Amino acid sequence: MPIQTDNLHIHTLRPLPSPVALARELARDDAISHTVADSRRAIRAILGGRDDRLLVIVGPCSIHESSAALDYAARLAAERRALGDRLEIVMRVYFEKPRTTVGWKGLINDPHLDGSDRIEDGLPMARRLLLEVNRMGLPAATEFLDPILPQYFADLIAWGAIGARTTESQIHRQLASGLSCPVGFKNGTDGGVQVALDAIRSAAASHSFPAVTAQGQAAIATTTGNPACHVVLRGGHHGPNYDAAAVAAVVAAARKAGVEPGIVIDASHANSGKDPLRQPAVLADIAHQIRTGDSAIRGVMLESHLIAGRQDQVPGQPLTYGQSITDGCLGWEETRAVLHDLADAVARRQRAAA
Ligand SMILES: O=C[C@H](O)[C@H](O)COP(=O)(O)O
Ligand SMILES: C=C(OP(=O)(O)O)C(=O)O
Repeated sequence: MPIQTDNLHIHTLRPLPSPVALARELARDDAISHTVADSRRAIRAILGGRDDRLLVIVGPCSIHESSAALDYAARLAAERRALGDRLEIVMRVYFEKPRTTVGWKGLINDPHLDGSDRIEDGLPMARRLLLEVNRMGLPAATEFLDPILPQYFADLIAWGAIGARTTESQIHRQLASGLSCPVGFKNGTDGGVQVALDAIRSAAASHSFPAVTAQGQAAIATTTGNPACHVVLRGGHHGPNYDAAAVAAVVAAARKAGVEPGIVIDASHANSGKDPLRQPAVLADIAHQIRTGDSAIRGVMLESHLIAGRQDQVPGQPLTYGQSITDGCLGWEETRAVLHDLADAVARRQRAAA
């Protein structure tokens, strides 16, 4: 008997449809392509200081029910239209969750929320939702975690994040180097910003690495490098990094590293001590910095849903509609108030610069 030395821990391997097959079944039209391309252009201009508005990436920590996400998107699309002269609002449409240890990994991985892990169902659900959100004229942001999955939906994403747990990963830096959208690198979970600055320099360079084609074939991708990458400050184990002193230190470190110092600040995660209700106080501090003339802050992120807080999944019990099952979120009315305060701060900065 030959000794088996491989696949000792593989339970099953199931085929997935190719990215091109899914894109044909769920195709984007011209209006959707415009929403994606126009927002990417606007975000690049904001990050480069050529557009004086503020990028606002706002939405649920994770998507677990498409209907609630679409209700949320309809409300947010109305705010995007109303505040468009001051804010470039992009919805967080996050399908992949990086876990500290184990836990639900998001709608693509486990779309039925029951551990069945039917990725073959999750991918069309994700793509369909992105089409619907973009169809409302609302661009979408997401975290890229798996290196294969972008082929299935990256054409519908205006802004991408590489998370705090993966910013230092060469695989994710290579991935960012080939993405068509601007990409924000979070600082590390320990609060270290240098890994994000290193990531920006790495992602701006050309890389060759194994990938899959749109037809699903293993291939070697060679990228041109992505010039539209920036830091996202999200705090760390030692505390927050959203205040003026922290921002000034990051601007100085960016300049020293030869990196464009356009910064996005995440009001959630370690910047709010994981208490979603502290986000308005964090954002009020950021709005104050903007009002008093800070120009390095080009964007903010907040975690928000229809209903404030979070809930655990309890087998046999229905979930509360529109409430997060991962990190806690700000509720809709509080979110709306924060958006208007940020718009007011940007108007002040615009007037001062005129
Ligand atoms: O944003 C989401 C969470 O902070 C991230 O996925 C880590 O979650 P966990 O620490 O609960 O696993
Ligand atoms: C996981 C996230 O953030 P971070 O990588 O900063 O923990 C997130 O934004 O969903």
